Amino acid sequence: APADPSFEARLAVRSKVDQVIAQRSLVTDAGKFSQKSYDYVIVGAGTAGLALAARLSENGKHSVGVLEAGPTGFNDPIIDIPGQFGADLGTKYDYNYTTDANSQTGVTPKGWPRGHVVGGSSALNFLVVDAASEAEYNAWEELGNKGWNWESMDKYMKKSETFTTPSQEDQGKLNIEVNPDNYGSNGPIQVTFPDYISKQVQNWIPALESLGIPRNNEPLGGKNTGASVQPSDINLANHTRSYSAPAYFYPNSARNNLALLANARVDKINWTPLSKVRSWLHKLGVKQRATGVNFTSGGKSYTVKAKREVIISGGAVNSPQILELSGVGNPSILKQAGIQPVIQNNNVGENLQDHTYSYAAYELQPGNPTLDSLRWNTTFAAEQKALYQQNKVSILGETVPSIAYITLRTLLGESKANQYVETAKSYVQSQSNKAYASTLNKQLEFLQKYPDTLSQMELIGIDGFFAGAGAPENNKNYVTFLSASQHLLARGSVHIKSKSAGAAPSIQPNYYNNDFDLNLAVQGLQYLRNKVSKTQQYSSYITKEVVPGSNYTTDAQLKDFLKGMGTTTEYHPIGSVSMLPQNKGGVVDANLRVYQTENVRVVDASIMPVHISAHIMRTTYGIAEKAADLILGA
Ligand SMILES: Cc1cc2nc3c(=O)[nH]c(=O)nc-3n(C[C@H](O)[C@H](O)[C@H](O)COP(=O)(O)OP(=O)(O)OC[C@H]3O[C@@H](n4cnc5c(N)ncnc54)[C@H](O)[C@@H]3O)c2cc1C
Repeated sequence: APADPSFEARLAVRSKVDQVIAQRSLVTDAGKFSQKSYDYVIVGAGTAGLALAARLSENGKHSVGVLEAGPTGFNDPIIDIPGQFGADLGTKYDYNYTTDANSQTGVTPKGWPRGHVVGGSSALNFLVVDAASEAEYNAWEELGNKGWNWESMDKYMKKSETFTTPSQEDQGKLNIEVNPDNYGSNGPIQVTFPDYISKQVQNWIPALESLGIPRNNEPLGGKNTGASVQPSDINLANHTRSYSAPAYFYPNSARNNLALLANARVDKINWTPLSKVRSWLHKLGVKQRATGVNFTSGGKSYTVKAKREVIISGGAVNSPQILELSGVGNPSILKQAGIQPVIQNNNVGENLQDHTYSYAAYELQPGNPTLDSLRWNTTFAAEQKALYQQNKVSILGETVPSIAYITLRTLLGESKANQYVETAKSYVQSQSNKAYASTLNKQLEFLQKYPDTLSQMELIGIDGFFAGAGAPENNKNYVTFLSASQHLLARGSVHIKSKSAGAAPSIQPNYYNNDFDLNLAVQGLQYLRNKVSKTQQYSSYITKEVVPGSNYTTDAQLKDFLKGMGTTTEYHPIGSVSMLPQNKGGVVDANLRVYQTENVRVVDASIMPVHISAHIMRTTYGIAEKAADLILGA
């Protein structure tokens, strides 16, 4: 979408004030930034990085310097306008990563967008705010991470947000009764329900109820199974995206003890000069100490010092990359890239987990506007833009609220679900020699212990053509249904291929390397086609299926579809710097400290040891909020 000058004009009042404030902490001179030393140097001004920076600098006692590889996206409409979600993919704000092809599974390379901007992936994402079930957070504690449980994560997720309850009228249209106790009331991220409520959204809960999926009014209350609509991170004051930059950074940027340098890529952590001696002595408990980091800005190299700690918040792809570039990882991978090992830990970059989704897209009868209409109906687009500019209800305020989490039993019926559990069991057993085997056992426990309460599949409804295959036609509107597997058994990896921080690492998610994952994805897609789209609520205005379409009918054909165009990442990579005991696949301990270091932590989505059935931004804010307390308490 092109930049929208009138939108910028509408924000001009806010921007003048904020820009003046922002200038104080937003450093543009890399030389000046590097001359100072900071108590905490944070690598990555993303979702977690900015939340952490705001909290660590809050009491005024500590100096915090943040380095961000990407530019600022301040006031850019393609980030700020909720209904433009997805428009910033493939732009300068996106790393545009691609996964490696997989000759064993036949799965083709997939695009892996990641935020390369102040705000990180919270600036790029689809604004869904949600949470997994209690048992999934408790699993982190049960895997050896004391204090990482539902109770604590619920507290910290709430700390990150302020919820605005929708009007009774909107709750009626959405078919929900909101319980504000499920949300925070005093945090920086503004959370509410989008006030543009389409026909597809109004139909969502009744349609799924007609399929026997019970309605869940409190999906963020620790039990997320059921049909629900979910809130988004929207600031209703101006209907803009409330992501980590406007929520955690700009309002705090007048702080003298907080500095952020954008367009500055960290190349590696620097260790004390005696790092070699320390690494010989590590068996005696001697640890490595970071002195700061090297970074590149405007083509020049700089060094900045950290007095207390270096904290890596580069996200699930770049955090393991930065560790490896700094000599932390599997020595054979490091040496191949020309990096001298400093700390041996073969778990770095392993245990990578993701969610995948597939899609079924349907053409609608004329007269049902969706986000597609903005593309081809200039009258509608102008009308909606005018409404948006007046801060009124507009399709430009629409996001993705139609979400349901379902169990294997709901998806497949009890007896087929039991067969799937057996398939999962034999695969998990075959992986018992893997470092992260305990996380796979935890997933098996999810299936066996919570067959009726722990979600395995997410269903999503979106207004518009959002399939990764095929293309929308002009003058047509669509709805797209997505089915997203939440607990893949596949484990992938992220590793450096080069000693240059600018080179993309190798990403291999190993999608569909086992029957459970592939068959489940087929069943998810069939459920959208045979059940969701056939409900009276949707079939009454759907004219035809356009994706996958009539060439893909049998399960075998759908497997081909899924291995090719039919699968997309749900953009939720985790686990590549897992918080686990080291002998169970861990890179960081329960204080998020990198093993064998005194003062290096990782704080971002990469530390989640086993996946959750949720979009992960809110959980990532929760991790950062908790980390701030751990660090300040240390
Ligand atoms: C397209 C898309 C849609 C999504 N939709 C949703 C959604 O609707 N709801 C939801 O809950 N989640 C969603 N997610 C997932 C969620 O947004 C991310 O998983 C989460 O924000 C990750 O947070 P993070 O702090 O781990 O990493 P990020 O927010 O990605 O932050 C990492 C930051 O570190 C910086 N960095 C990396 N390497 C370096 C370096 N060497 N030097 C300096 N800086 C560096 C990056 O540029 C980036 O700014 C989506 C993600 C994407 C990409």
